[in-house]
Amino acid sequence: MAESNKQYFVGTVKAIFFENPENLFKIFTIKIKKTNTDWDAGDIVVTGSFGEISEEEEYRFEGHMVDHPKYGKQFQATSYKRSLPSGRKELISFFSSDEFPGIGKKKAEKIVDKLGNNAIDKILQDPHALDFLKLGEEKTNTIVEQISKNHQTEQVLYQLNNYSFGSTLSARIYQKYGVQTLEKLNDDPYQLVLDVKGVGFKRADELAKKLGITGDDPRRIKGALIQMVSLMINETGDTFVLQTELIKRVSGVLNTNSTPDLNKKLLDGLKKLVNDGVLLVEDGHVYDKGLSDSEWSIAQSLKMITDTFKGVSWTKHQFKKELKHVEKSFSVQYDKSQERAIEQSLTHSVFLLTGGPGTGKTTIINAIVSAYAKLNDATLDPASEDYAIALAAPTGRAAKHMGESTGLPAMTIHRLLGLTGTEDDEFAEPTLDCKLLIIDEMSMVDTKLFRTLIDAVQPGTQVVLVGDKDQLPSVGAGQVFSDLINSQVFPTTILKEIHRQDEDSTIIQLAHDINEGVIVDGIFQNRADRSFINCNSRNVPEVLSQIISKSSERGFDIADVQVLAPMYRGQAGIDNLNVVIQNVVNPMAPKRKEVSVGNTKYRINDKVVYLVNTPEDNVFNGEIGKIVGIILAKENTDHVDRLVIDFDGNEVTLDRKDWLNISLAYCTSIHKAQGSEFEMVILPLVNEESRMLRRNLLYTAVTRSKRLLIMVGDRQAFERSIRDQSNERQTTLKERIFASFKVKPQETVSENKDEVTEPKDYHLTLDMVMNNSIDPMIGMDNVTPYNFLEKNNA
Ligand SMILES: Nc1ncnc2c1ncn2[C@@H]1O[C@H](COP(=O)(O)OP(=O)(O)OP(=O)(O)O)[C@@H](O)[C@H]1O
Repeated sequence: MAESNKQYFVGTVKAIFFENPENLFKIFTIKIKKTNTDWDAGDIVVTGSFGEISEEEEYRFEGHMVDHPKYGKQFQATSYKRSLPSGRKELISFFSSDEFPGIGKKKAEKIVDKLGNNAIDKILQDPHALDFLKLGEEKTNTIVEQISKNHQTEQVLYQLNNYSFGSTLSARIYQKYGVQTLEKLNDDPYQLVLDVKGVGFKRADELAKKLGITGDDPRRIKGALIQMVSLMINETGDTFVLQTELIKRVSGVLNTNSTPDLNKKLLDGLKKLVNDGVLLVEDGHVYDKGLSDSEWSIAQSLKMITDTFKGVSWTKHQFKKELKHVEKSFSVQYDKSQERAIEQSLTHSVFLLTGGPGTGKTTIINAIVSAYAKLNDATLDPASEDYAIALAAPTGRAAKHMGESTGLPAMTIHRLLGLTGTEDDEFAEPTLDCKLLIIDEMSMVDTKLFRTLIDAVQPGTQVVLVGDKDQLPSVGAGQVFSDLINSQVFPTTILKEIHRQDEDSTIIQLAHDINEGVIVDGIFQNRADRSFINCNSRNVPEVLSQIISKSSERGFDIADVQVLAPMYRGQAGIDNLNVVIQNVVNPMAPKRKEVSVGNTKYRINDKVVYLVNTPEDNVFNGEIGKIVGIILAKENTDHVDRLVIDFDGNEVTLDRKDWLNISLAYCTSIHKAQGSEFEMVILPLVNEESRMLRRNLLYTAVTRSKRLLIMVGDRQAFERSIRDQSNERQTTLKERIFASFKVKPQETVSENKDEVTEPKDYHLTLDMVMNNSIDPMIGMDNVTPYNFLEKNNA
């Protein structure tokens, strides 16, 4: 086992004082028997990922000494092996022990005589090695199994380590395949690409090479095809890839130009994957089967919901009357399209509502819920057994907003469905027991999540989907909301009239202009609630530092100030800006606690964002919180570093192993900010990011701002964003809907025609804004963006 230059310890495990079942990480002490290190201070602490480790057993650990800043010297094991009984005497007592009933001293001696001092290894390698004892198949098998059971996990992990998988990946692989791991990897290392998160083609390919699988081996071709489909879908957000493009890119990855008939072999590989139900090929499109199934399933579920809806029991007259009551109770008079939206949502099984900021989507959700309850004599008491309204949104923030505005329980879609975000393909499909389902921020819902949601809806339910179709599409594949709208199969209202005027906001108008592709002169002029600072990417960090320090001098809480950027890399990228801002608002000082993960440092009061979904802690991807406590390992009995984070009143404690689930959040990506709003948004855009700059990106960023917007960067970068419309994603959801509803694209439901309400006094409003001499103090408590920019604005 040992490479002679590796450091090792042989010793008996005394006490295991930390175990994480998720990744098999353990910390324990051993009583040393032998080592090639210069450690002479008695028992040593060993850390690493191990399968079964038993106290009082002897093991050999290989790895290296580390000097932990808090715990001092310890041994980080990269591989380990149970010490096997070696000499003749130990082996005989091992085999004749109670562990192996049926083998007495005599038989044990026979085994050692026949197989020698490495009898155990021989039995592990060849299960027939004990046949000569003629114990009968059953007994022999029991003995072999017993020996294997004790040694397999460590053997597998040891071998995975030899294959250069780190401890986390090794643990994931072992958790997937168990004791069959090595067999599986030998059969087809590329299966890892499909089965284990975090293993891509390149990784599997390195392993394959070690196992002698190279060139145009069909397994290699298969692995490359699967990985490339998933890579291309991730890159584009499309739900399929073009077969020609796929073949071209896979040929490049395989790098086997000399292979004759490579194209044919690739097509054979594709066929095989189709037969195995992994991919699907149709009309020159190659689909991940799960995505293709999702598109079909969405279409069919929507059809089922539509078909099983029995209509309503109330009259138009009753509706009109009820609407008046609702208007009165909310003190609002709905405009024509809003009124129509409310009526349509209540009379149809599936209804879509889209509109830009301030057009009244939330207002309409309130009206729908209220009118629905009255007209259907349904309870609005969530505690009642009969309560049958479900309100949900894709992010925790959006769900919270929905809950606050309706006064009813609202939750994330994951929570509603009881999903953890780590489901595999075989999870039990949820069902939704409600009569009215309203989803907000629908543009963020991707194909797979929507499939799970809509498949869960039971016959007779009314579904209302609300969002802003012009925002960035979902992170995951597809553009469900705009596909549903563009199919024109479902009644839809596009709200265009802007109602939020009470704050003299020019930001909302700006957002609408951007959405129309209008580059108005005023975009770069300073207004009461927004401003623009022209600078290049090199100056962005300095400009931002100034804005941020001025804003905190003026009493702005950093929680209300959000920097949004398109990319992680670069001077004006998210990673750099986070460090820059952290040093301004929360710098290190003597005696302050600080912990680090990789290059990131965390201190109390740091603003952080959560990156995964953990429903059990009620924290979801994208939620922003503040570090309120740092508990160092030396301060607790478990010897684990911990961060305590306050997510809007919900305090969550994260052990060090979970710190990869957060990052600094002074600056976050525009994508991540979808579904959230902030008092002040600072938006740096620079020419270097040209690849990312699209209208829906800028539109999404601008619409995140509730009160103040400071744009920073290259003028051309902003102009370019407004000009460049994003390409639509390639999907076939519309086609699946047409097929399921048996309609042709041109035969769409006629009642949709008058649904698209033209903006009423849209340009008038714009003119008004442009011609008004705006008081820079309006609505801002005497604070304007200028106040933050004295130096740069001079
Ligand atoms: N018909 C109306 N008459 C008067 N005020 C209205 C009307 N409709 C909406 N409003 C008001 O306009 C403002 C924006 O409405 P609402 O919050 O519902 O829009 P929204 O589309 O949900 O916006 P956002 O997406 O930015 O949250 C609110 O203050 C709301 O009370």
